[in-house]
Amino acid sequence: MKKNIQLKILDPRIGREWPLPTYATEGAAGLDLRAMLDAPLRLEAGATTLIKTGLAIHIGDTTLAAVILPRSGLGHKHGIVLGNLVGLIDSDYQGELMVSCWNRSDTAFTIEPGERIAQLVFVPVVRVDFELVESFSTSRRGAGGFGSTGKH
Ligand SMILES: O=c1ccn([C@H]2C[C@H](O)[C@@H](COP(=O)(O)OP(=O)(O)OP(=O)(O)O)O2)c(=O)[nH]1
Ligand SMILES: [Mg+2]
Repeated sequence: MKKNIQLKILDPRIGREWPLPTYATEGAAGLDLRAMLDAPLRLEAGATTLIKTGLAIHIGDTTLAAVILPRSGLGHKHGIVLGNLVGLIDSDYQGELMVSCWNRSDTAFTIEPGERIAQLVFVPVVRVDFELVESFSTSRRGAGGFGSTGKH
């Protein structure tokens, strides 16, 4: 299933020096987001910085959201993950997509202008109404959690 999403280019280098986000393969779920930096940025060990993507989207459909996720290679090999672990893009957000980059490694890492730093995945959303009750009809699990089903 494909859906049209409104997109604004905020940094003119996108579409000129770097392409619009696209799915890299037929089955890709994520669209890579690029660091719209003016110069290479050295991210010290343990440091976090907010990076512009040069893009804004307006999802405009309450049954959809987008999440920003780390790229596996950067995260695993270089410790470049997200300062908020996962970024959630609300369907009514119209500002620039921002990526909180966290260098969780013990070595500095330099992010280059245009580098693909994270990925954007659109996800379905169910919004709910709460129905206030005094008690639940008992389930097999009940209130047991946090390992209550044992280890094996
Ligand atoms: O990695 C992210 C996370 C969020 N956002 C934008 C889109 C999102 O819709 C908005 C608000 O995010 P969130 O609700 O997670 O942050 P908050 O701290 O609760 O801020 P707010 O009070 O604006 O909701 O910020 C980004 O651009 N990148
Ligand atoms: Mg919020």
